Formats: sequence, structure tokens, C-alpha cells
Amino acid sequence: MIGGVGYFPEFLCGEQQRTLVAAIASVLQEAPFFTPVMPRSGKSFSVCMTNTGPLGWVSDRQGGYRYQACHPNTGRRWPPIPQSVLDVWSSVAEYSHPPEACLVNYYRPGARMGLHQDRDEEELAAPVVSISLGDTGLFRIAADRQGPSSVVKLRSGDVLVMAGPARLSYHGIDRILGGSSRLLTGPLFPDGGRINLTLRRVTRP
Ligand SMILES: O=C(O)CCC(=O)C(=O)O
Ligand SMILES: [Fe+2]
Repeated sequence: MIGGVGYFPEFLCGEQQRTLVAAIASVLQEAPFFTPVMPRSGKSFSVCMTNTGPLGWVSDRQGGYRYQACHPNTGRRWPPIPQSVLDVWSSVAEYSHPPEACLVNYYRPGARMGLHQDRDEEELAAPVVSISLGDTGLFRIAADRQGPSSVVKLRSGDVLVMAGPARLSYHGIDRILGGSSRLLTGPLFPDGGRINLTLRRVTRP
């Protein structure tokens, strides 16, 4: 894999994973999932999203990719980042300031995310920390768009850090292995699927 990627398989035990899912369930009461739309093309993402933290990542046809303090549909501020999520950042980020945004991506089986860079943040010295919950995602990562890429199976409880030379790596989710985990169930997640929490520092401290 490319330099600057920290891969921590099975970083979270089952109980920690369930704690995170419970925290997300209560976040969803205040900040329900929305479906972002790509700038210009107006095409909807197959992933739906919400955020926690002082800033949240959104995208729509007019405004494009950006961070804002409020939910695009409810107009309310995003709920705070759960402590259980902040604890993961403190353990792996090697960065002395807290994250400002925790993007919650929900992939139903069949959803994917195209190859992209995370570069809507001012502070590129901070890492991006990603937590996987539920079904396995096939995560593709490459140093540049044309060059060789590697695929990592991100399983429930895995944590991945993109820092230093990997901070602006190209990455995406090729596919979700539906039914590979039983973590996400019940009325909120009748199709199972995968949740990814992506933690980012947005502004320069
Ligand atoms: O779902 C993932 O593992 C990656 C998510 C991602 O790259 C993003 O939200 O920018
Ligand atoms: Fe990303």
C-alpha cells in the first residue's frame, strides 16, 4: 500500500462497534440522512450521508462540495461528534487538535463511491481517519489517478488513516459485500449495508 496509509484491522471490538452504531442511531434522530447531489451533472450519490461536528460536508448542484454548519434539509446545526468517535481520532490521528467534521456515509448493498481526493479542507496537515462498520467495503486507493491502485477489504471495526503523502491519495469504494456483517440491522438499517465514519479537520488551528 502507499506510504502514509495507516491500516488498523479489527481496531474496534464488537462492543465498541455496537456503541458507535447506537451513537449514530441517536445522531440520525437529529440529523437524518440526506442524499448529496453532484455539482453540475446533478447526479445523486448512491451513498446517503449525514454529519456530526461543528462542520459537515455537503454537496448539491448549485453550491458544489463544501462544509457548512447546518444540515441541508433541516437547517439545524449538526449534532456534536460522539465521544466514542473522538476517542478513535485521539488514538490514531497523531494530530494535536480535534476533528471538526465527522461525515457519516451509509452504503446500502449496491452503493459505491467513485475514486476521489478529499481536498475540500484547508488543513491538509491533519489526517483523514476512517472507521468502517457493518458490511465489508472494497476500498481502492492510489497515489495518483492513473497509476497503480491497491484494494483493501475494509471490514467492520477496521480503521484506516490517510496522512502525510497519502492525505491527498485517490480512493473510493468499488463495492459493498452485502450480508457480510450482521452489525447493522433493525428498522434503521433493514438492508444491512455499511457505515463509514470519516473524521476530518477542516480549518487550520
Ligand atoms: O467509505 C469509505 O471508506 C470512504 C469514504 C470516503 O472516501 C469519503 O467520504 O470521502
Ligand atoms: Fe474520501
